Amino acid sequence: PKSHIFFFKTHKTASSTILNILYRYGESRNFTFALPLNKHSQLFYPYFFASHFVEGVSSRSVKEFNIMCNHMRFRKSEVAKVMPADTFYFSILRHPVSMMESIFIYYKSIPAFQKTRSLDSFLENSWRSYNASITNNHFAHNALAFDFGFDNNVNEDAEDFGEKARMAIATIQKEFHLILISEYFDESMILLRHALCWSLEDVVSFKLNSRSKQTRHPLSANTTEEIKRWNALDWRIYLHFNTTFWHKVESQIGKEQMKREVFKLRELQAKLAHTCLREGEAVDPSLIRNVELKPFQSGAAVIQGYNLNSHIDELTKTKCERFITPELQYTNRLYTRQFPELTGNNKQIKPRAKK
Ligand SMILES: Nc1ncnc2c1ncn2[C@@H]1O[C@H](COP(=O)(O)OS(=O)(=O)O)[C@@H](OP(=O)(O)O)[C@H]1O
Repeated sequence: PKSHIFFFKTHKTASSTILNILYRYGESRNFTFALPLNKHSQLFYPYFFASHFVEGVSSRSVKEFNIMCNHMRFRKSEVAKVMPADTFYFSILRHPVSMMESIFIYYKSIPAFQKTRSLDSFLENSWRSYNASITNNHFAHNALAFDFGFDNNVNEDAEDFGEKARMAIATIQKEFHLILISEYFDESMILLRHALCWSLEDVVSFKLNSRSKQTRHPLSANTTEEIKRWNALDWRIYLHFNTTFWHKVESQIGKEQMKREVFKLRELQAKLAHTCLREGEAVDPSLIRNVELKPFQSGAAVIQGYNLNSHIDELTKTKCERFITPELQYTNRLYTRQFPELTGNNKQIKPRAKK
C-alpha cells in the first residue's frame, strides 16, 4: 500500500469526505500529516502554497511526512519540497454547475454574492459587475481553476481561451496521478483504492459537509447554461477529466468489476450506518446532540452532521466517532497528537473559523 499521499483538496467537491478517509487511515497507522502551521485549519488558502506553511518544515522537527490533504492554492514545486519523491498525487472535481450552486450558498457572504438575491441575478450582471480584485471573490469565478493555481479570470470568447484551457488540462494531467469525480463518488473510491493498494474497508465513509435540503436550490436549464459559460475554464477541465476517469475505469478495473465493488462498498456503508448512526443518516445541525461533532456552518448553508447510536460499546463508539468527526475538529486532534509540545494544556483547543 502507498504511504506517501498528497490529496489536493478542492472546494465543495466532497473533499471533506475524502479528507476524513485519509485522516482515519493515517491516524490508525500512526502516519505523520503535513498539517497547517500554528494550528490553522488550512494551508493559508487563498495564498499560493509555500512549503513553510506546514508545521515542522521550518523547524525541521519532522523527518518525513506521509499525508498532506488540507485546503491550499496548489503549487506543485512547493508541495514537492515537503512530500517524498514517490508521493501519489490525486484530487477531485465536481460538475461546475452543481459546484457553483453549492458555492453560492456556502460562500453567500463573499462580496460578489452578498447583495445578490439569487444565482440568476448574479449571473445576469456578472460579466459587467464582477470585481475580481476583491478578496474572496475568486470563489465566484472558475473556482476550480483558481484552486489549481491558474488564472481564473478568463473569458470563453477571448482569443487565447482555448490555449489557456489546454495548458491548464495538460498541467493537471502532468502533475496528478489520478483525478476523481464527485458525481461518481463510489466509483472514485474504487479507483482510488486500487491506485493506493488499499482494501475496500479503507474507503468506506459517510457523506460529510452535506447541505440540508432547505438550502439547496434547483436550477433552470437557462441558469445551467449560463454557469457553463461563466465558468468555461472549469467546464473544460471537468469535461476532460470526466472522460479520462471513465477510460481509467475501463482500462484498470473493467465495468463489471467496478459494479461489483461499488455494490460491496455500498453494502459495507449501509451496515456501518446501521451500527453507528442514531438516525441512520445525516441530520440538521440543530439536531446534533454532541456539540463537539457539529460541523462548521457557513454563509446561507445549513451543513448537516450525525448523531451516534447510544447503545454501542466503547471500541465501536471510537471507530464510529472518527467517521463523523468534522474536518476542523479532526485536524485539531491530529495536530495535538502530532505536536504535543506546541499545544500545552493551558491552550484552549477549539475549532477556528474556516473560511
Ligand atoms: N460521498 C459524497 N458523494 C457526493 N457528494 C458528496 C459526498 N460527500 C460530500 N458531498 C458533497 O460535497 C459538498 C461538500 O464539499 P467539500 O467537503 O469539498 O466542501 S468544503 O470545500 O470542504 O467546504 C457538499 O455538497 P452540497 O451539499 O451540494 O453543498 C456535499 O453534499
